[in-house]
Amino acid sequence: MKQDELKKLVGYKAVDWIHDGMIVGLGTGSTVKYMINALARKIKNEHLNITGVVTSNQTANQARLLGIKLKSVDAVDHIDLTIDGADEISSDYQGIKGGGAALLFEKIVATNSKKNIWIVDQSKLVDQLGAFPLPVEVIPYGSRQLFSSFKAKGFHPEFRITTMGEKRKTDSGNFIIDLHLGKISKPEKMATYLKSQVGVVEHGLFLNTVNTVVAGYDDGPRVFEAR
Ligand SMILES: O=C(CO)[C@H](O)[C@H](O)COP(=O)(O)O
Repeated sequence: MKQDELKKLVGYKAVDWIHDGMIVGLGTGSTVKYMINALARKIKNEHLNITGVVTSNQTANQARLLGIKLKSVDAVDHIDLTIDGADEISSDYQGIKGGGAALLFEKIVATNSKKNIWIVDQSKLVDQLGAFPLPVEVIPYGSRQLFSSFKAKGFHPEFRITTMGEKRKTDSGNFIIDLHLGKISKPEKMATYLKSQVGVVEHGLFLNTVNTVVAGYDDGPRVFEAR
């Protein structure tokens, strides 16, 4: 199966975890898009009362068009479940996210969720994190200084650039610097370092976050429980 078909497979499967009355965090990305389509159908067919909490303008636009009721993360007292994609998941269930530049809101919603499910095609499952460039969201002011210090550390930074040749802006108006690390042998240490840098808003290491991974294989979706 092609990668996109595997994404569709897990996107459709993921709505099995969504039940009437739930407040559901809606992630961002091409895999999540399929899940949101399936969720809209499920709400309609089964007359469910579901509230979505979005992680990006992109997801908000899609969900609104499909008639899914939405609330801000600040307008709910809990989130039952968040379903999101991921860029890499290691064998010990740590993740890199932010390929779609939505890492900040994704982390806020994930952190406030009782349960997190990640939906991926099998190519995202890796032994060790780091082949995928690690996204770091930074405040524009001083971002060149941060870039230089990442470069000096040998992190091979790259500002994320749009197709128009401009620096990519997140929904919060920040820039993304992608770090080409190759491998991250100590993700906790890296996360602590990045968090301590003035001007770093958030990074794409999602550690001890996911509970359930639904991965798409040619013979169907497989479910892995992290803990
Ligand atoms: O973290 C993300 C967005 O910031 C996405 O979940 C991640 O990039 C996976 O995207 P896709 O499902 O398109 O492969």
